[in-house]
Amino acid sequence: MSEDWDDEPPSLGVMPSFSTGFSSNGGADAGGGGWGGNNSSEEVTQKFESMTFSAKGGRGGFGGRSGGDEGGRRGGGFGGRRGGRREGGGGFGSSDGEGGGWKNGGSSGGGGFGGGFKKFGDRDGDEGGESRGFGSRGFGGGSNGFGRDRDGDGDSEGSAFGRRGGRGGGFGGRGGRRGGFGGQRDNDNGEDGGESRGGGFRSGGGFGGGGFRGGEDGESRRGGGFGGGFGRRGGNDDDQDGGGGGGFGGRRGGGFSGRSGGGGGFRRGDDNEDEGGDGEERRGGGFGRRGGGGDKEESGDAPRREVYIPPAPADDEGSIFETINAGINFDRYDDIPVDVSGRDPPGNITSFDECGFFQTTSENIAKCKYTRPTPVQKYSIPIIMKGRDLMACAQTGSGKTAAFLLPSITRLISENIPGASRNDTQSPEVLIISPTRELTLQIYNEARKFTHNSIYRPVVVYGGTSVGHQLRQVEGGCNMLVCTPGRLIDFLQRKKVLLDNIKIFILDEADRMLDMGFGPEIRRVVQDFDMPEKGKRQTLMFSATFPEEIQQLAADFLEDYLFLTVGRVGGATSDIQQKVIEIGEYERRDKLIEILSSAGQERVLVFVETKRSADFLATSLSQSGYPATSIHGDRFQREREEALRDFRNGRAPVLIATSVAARGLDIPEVKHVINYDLPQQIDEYVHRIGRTGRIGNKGLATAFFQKDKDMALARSLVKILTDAEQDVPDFLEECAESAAGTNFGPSGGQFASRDIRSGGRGSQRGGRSGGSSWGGGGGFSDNFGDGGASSGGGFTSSSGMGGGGGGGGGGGEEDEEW
Ligand SMILES: Nc1ncnc2c1ncn2[C@@H]1O[C@H](COP(=O)(O)OP(=O)(O)OP(=O)(O)O)[C@@H](O)[C@H]1O
Repeated sequence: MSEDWDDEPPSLGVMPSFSTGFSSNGGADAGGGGWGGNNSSEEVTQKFESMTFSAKGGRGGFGGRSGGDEGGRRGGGFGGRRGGRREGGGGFGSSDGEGGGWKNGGSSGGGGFGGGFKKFGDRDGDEGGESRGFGSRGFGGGSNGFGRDRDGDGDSEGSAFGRRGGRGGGFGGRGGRRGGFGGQRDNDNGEDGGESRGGGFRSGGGFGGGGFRGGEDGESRRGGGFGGGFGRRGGNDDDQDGGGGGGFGGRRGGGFSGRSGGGGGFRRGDDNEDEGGDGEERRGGGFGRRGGGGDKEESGDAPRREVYIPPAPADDEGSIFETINAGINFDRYDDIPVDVSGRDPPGNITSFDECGFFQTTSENIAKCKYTRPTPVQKYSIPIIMKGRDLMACAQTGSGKTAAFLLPSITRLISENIPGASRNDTQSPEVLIISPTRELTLQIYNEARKFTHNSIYRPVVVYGGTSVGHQLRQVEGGCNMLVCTPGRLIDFLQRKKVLLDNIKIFILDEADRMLDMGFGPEIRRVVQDFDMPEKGKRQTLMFSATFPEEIQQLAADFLEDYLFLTVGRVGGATSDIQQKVIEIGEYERRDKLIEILSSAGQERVLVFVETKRSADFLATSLSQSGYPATSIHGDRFQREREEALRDFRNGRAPVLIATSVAARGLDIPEVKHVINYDLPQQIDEYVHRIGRTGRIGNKGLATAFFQKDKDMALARSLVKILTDAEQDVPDFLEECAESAAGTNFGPSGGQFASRDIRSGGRGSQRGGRSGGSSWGGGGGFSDNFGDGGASSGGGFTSSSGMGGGGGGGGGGGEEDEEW
């Protein structure tokens, strides 16, 4: 393998079926190439007309693009990846399998050693598209896969070659905790095993990290071996993003080629910025590119890159203090059961006046028009002001951001912390990390509200934007750094930001931040950059969902913490009316149009699985007279922010999104959330629908349920609906019943209903309805899945704790690229 391949693309050749051309893609929307190529030869010409092996041409890499069906799921090639930026991955040799390539092929396909491989499995592959193969979900991907363990002993660790969801994971099953093939725990990097949980071929990254050989040091945890992942790295990115990293050569680890830094490998390591991590700065090269230096390198194959300097935030008070007005059900918040567990919790407050806030803070709260605290604020504020560590779970849209910002700022004031001054290096007191760029930006804007007229300066840094610009912002002075992990690590490595002065460390969407996608990165931030250890800093974690497995991980970062639950952990708010419609794949567009035509100018947020279908649907709706835009990980950051702006201001009242927009975003007047494609995990569903029905406003959520692909979600959907006092349609009950005792039941512990330190199930919270017939009493789910034999897929932790196998990437292959 030559490092020069970037520059000297191998010649192309179109081969019949199954193999099309050696190489990669032409960039933007052109298909990727691929050794394994395309099985839809009539499309080959179009797809491969402008390829170069990798670097220059674009993203491809070894291969595979999609065969060209809408989702781009078929076909495949050696490397998949985004062939065309949006397509599904290829597959090692996928034939007609809907699996993907090694890497999650951009949006849909998902990687996989091969959709083809799945054929070896004993399953018929009817879920191919979702499950991906070697890449996104494990060697055999998802529930298909090379030997997937079909007969239900999924509980067992390390079973099949690639089964998804299980703990074992075999070759890398997603969700797998150990995984076969050298799961990290068993290899020479054993001591890191704990973090890498995802064994198999790799936790984050597929073939690599933890995989074959595991990394040898902290840095290579994810890389190592065969690569930072045959496929995507971290999987992370919730963003979900295409996951950078990795590739045959791995981004961080050694591997086939990539060396520690740069990306390298089959697939570039770009993009994942958020979420992903080091993202764009580390684009790796092509097949054998050495990566080398890594971080800032945006080596040859970075076709779609632009230097984006985000607009300066508005400075007038009207804009700064813009917020969603509390809705008519705001008062009902007081009826929601609250529980605090842990040693010696302080009492709650009932009004902001009792908080002991300083005058500027109180004035800022008044400017936000907050009249009284929400339940999560009533309990969190005194806990945080007392200096305690906290893990807090409260429903979407219930004011968690202010719950951690207000007391944090108050701590700064009360400890007489000086305002930061200009300096090349900054040592902030507060560090807030969140999984997506847009959410990070939003938290920053909230921080601007509450620090307004104070001496404290919040700064935001996130991927997809000009590094130089953000460095200048940091240098201007930084008390509170709000960031995505990748860009943070970049700044830490440059020593522009030091963590030795951190007093408060906050993870928003903490369950996402600690899963396999981001977990290693967060651990690195905490361990490798002189952050005061737990006990000497205050650590706060917030989310609406908190699977037990993640709680276990979280405990590593917390000292004598309190666990706060408001409502059911992982539950949906009853302010959202939820409908589930049984529908066929090809009826969905008409149904969507029908819904949109009665929605008028109301804002409707539509979730789809793949980046490609997001663009496709947005274009097609716009052409049909419904102005729509899209947001997903393959769009430039400028485009992503523009899309959100257009959606917010109503220029495009329909936003088609992948899961990148699932968490945290607080957009006024979103009346309706439609799951055009349902996610594979129920936590993801809860976050998605939580974009509506915020802060006491009513919302509507409609799910398009396709029996042929969504059965795995049936039981947990029933549970969520029941707990939120929603009607459960008969067909869904039936699906749930028929899923009982199969691999499609949720695995135990996915829905935490309690503080894992407490003994009983369901804790003291009583919850609302005591659980459905599926779930048993109080506990949201412990019961629910416990018995089930299987852990089948779909219900693994919200983001693929186990990291995906071969390429999949832990964090979550569930949507576009995980
Ligand atoms: N006490 C309050 N009174 C009125 N509005 C509030 C109050 N606290 C927060 N809000 C508003 O409620 C909205 C939702 O808050 P926030 O985004 O923090 O919710 P969240 O719980 O973090 O949601 P998610 O789980 O989706 O991230 C915001 O627009 C915020 O300004």
